[in-house]
Amino acid sequence: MSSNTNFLLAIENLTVSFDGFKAIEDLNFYMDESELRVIIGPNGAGKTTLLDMICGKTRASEGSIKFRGKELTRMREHRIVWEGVGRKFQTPSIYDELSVFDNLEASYPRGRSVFGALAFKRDDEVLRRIHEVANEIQLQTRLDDLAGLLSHGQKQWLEIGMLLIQEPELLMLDEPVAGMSVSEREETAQLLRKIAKGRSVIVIEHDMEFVASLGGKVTVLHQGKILAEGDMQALKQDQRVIDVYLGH
Ligand SMILES: Nc1ncnc2c1ncn2[C@@H]1O[C@H](COP(=O)(O)OP(=O)(O)OP(=O)(O)O)[C@@H](O)[C@H]1O
Repeated sequence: MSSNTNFLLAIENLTVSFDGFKAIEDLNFYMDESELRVIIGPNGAGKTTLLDMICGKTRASEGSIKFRGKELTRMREHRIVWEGVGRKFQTPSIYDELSVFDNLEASYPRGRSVFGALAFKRDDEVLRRIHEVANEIQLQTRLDDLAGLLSHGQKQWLEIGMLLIQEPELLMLDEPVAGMSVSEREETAQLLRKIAKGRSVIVIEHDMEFVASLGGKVTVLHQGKILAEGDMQALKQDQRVIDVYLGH
């Protein structure tokens, strides 16, 4: 077993059993800083379960998940968020009846500076950060609008913004472009490539055109194990990947 701590994320010999069924089995997975990684694979391959385990929602039966050298497998979910791991689920969890600004403000991590004397400075910092993130997710002109009025794609971006405002070092997204229009997909690919310049991003995705447009390294999961890893061009030629996934 390697104990390399240079990786941002090092997962080793990870296994989880549900009543004897191994959804993830003896899995090794490594990620560098500022890496954009896509996970693909057939239904039931274990993709969502893997993200659930990284964020502490599902507990490992065996193995290790090290983030910046710290073991996550026994850490509580909110501590894992604190350590810098952000997760976006498939269904948006924004507040439709609040403005875009208020949604972003509500996600700003509080309690980092606890001194009253710093309150004014902190408010300034919150404002600065909200505008910076709104710019990044292209909602800078929609800050005063109710989130419920946004398009489906914009709601997904707002939710990404609500994670970005917490400055995670690892951002995990489960099928971020499901239900989006073609132009929204293209814009999301651009957004994710930009985001991954300063932090690492894991994306689970079934839309192969979108995966190719992201341009990152791709991991193929199959029956709880890694079947192949590489760029999309190489994987398209890999007969094992064609047999279990791409050929279907
Ligand atoms: N809490 C659970 N209890 C029992 N079985 C589970 C649980 N969570 C996941 N599984 C099973 O583990 C397997 C992997 O599921 P998972 O959702 O991780 O697959 P996936 O690759 O994300 O699939 P999809 O592409 O359909 O979302 C499936 O067979 C699923 O039924």
